[in-house]
Formats: sequence, C-alpha cells, structure tokens
Amino acid sequence: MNEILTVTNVTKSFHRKKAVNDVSFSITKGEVVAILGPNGAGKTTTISMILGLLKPTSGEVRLFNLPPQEKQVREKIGTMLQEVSVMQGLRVGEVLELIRSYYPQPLAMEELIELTGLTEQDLRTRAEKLSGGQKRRLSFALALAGNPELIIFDEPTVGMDIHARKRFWQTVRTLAEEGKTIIFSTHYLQEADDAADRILLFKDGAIAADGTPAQIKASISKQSVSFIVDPEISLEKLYLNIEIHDIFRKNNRVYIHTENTDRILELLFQEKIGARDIQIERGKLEEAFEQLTSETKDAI
Ligand SMILES: Nc1ncnc2c1ncn2[C@@H]1O[C@H](COP(=O)(O)OP(=O)(O)OP(=O)(O)O)[C@@H](O)[C@H]1O
Repeated sequence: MNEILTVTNVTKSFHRKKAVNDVSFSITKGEVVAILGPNGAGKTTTISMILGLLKPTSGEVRLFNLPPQEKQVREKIGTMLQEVSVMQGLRVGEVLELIRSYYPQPLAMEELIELTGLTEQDLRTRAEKLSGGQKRRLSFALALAGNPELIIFDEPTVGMDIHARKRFWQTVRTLAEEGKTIIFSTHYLQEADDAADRILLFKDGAIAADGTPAQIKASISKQSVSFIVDPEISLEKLYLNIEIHDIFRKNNRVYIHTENTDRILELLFQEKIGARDIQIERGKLEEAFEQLTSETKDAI
C-alpha cells in the first residue's frame, strides 16, 4: 500500500558474472534503509537499477508503482551518486536555481541552504572551483532541490570529514522525520547502525540479511551461553532445539552458540537441568562483520 519501491527477482549480469543475483525486497514510506556490504557486493549496481540507470537482466523494479524511467517518478526522487559532476561555468547558486526550475514543487532556496550547509560564499563560487567537500554539499543540495519523496545516496559520506559526516546524518534524520523515504549504501556497519532503521546486508550480489540494526547485529555476532552442569545430566533435550547452532562441553562447562540467548535461557529453566553459573558472551561485532564480509568471493 505504502510501498515506495519494490524490487522483484532482480538479476544483473555483466557478461557471465552476476553482479546482482535474484534480489527481492520492498521499501515503504518513511523508512531509512541502509544497503550495507563490502566492495563488489552489488550495492551500486542495485542502486543504479533502482534509479533506472541500468536495466535489470531479469526481474522488475517499480517506484511509486511505476517503472523507474517515468517522468512522474523522476520528479519524486533525489539522488546523490558517488561521482560528483558539476556544470562548468555556472555559479553554485545558478546551478541550484536551474535544477529547482525543473521540478514542479522545488524546495525553497533558504531551506536548501539551511539543510546542506552551503554558505553565501559557496553560492557565488563557480561550481568547477569548489573543493571536494563543497562539491559534495552541492551534490547533496541538488539531490534535495526538487523536494523529493525518496532520496537515494550511494556511499554518501566517502571523503567527508567527521564534522561533515555528523552534519550530513543529522540532516538525513531531519528529512526522515519529515516523512521522506531514504535509501543509502555504505561499507560501514557503524554508519548503517547509527543512521538506518533497517539494513539490507548485501553479500555476493544477494541479500544475506534484512532487518533492524539490532537484528542484523544479533545475526552476525557470535553469541554464546555457557553454564556448569553435573556431568551425569543428559543434554539430549537441548540438542534438538533449532536456536542452538553448536553445543559442546569443555572442562566442566557447557557452551552453546546461538543467535537468541534469551530463548536459550528460557530453555535452560524449562528443562530444569540444574544449570549453574550461567554466562552470556557476545563476540565483537565489528570483527564478526569483517569476517562475514571478507569471505566475499569473486563469483562467476
Ligand atoms: N559495468 C560493469 N561491467 C562489469 N562488471 C561490473 C560492472 N559494474 C559492476 N560490475 C561488477 O559487479 C560486481 C558488483 O559491483 P558493484 O559496483 O555493484 O558493487 P558495490 O557493492 O557497489 O561495490 P563498491 O562498494 O566497491 O562500490 C563487482 O564484482 C563489479 O566488478
């Protein structure tokens, strides 16, 4: 109903290589979604298909229930891609006025300046003379110029210093609170965790996980419950539980690897096996993420 984007069984092949392999997901109004994954996971290819810049080899992308290339769709989208190209010869203020004039209901110039942090001085500068950081701000302003309902950023914070990043994400939050739908790609789990309310974890051209940051973190970090139990107590009843990934005894202790420590605790009390000195451990998240994503293979 409130679906802004639907991606259905989309595959993109370059020669024999599948950059994106049978991906399906949908995004509803007001969501802030991170497409998270390592180099080559298929993030940019997916975003390019969403924007209609690349045609899927098979499958379908629909935005506002229309094909991405439709004019009505284009008017509702703002985008900031990795490569910033600026128009030569025009001043920043002129570029913004020009782009605003293409849209039926552009964002007010004052608001655009306020949101993106462009200064009066920036507005008078010729676009090609901007520094890298200023160009990113212009690019951000261009993305917002048409007052879009859906904003798509491909690796938006690459090259931004820590202050610029902070400011950028604050602005994204403001836009989300206004009801905009936001999709961005990133390499960084931390960034996805801080800024998004949903993460699509891409790996080898497919979605490896889809959930809230808390769910994604729980699914990738190794958690374990361990406890002491009398050696004669049978653990057979526990073996069958699907929440248990691995169970073994080491010295006096039993270790259980799981994604759902709460459920395991419930189970221990239910089964009344007399577990003592129960400990819960969570592995380091960033390490687990790096391990997961570094296993990315150059699939053919
Ligand atoms: N035009 C192209 N021709 C051939 N192969 C391509 C093309 N574009 C992308 N690929 C391949 O498809 C795979 C996915 O690339 P993509 O750029 O979508 O990944 P990504 O997740 O955005 O990576 P990065 O974080 O490095 O931008 C990679 O293996 C890449 O080499």
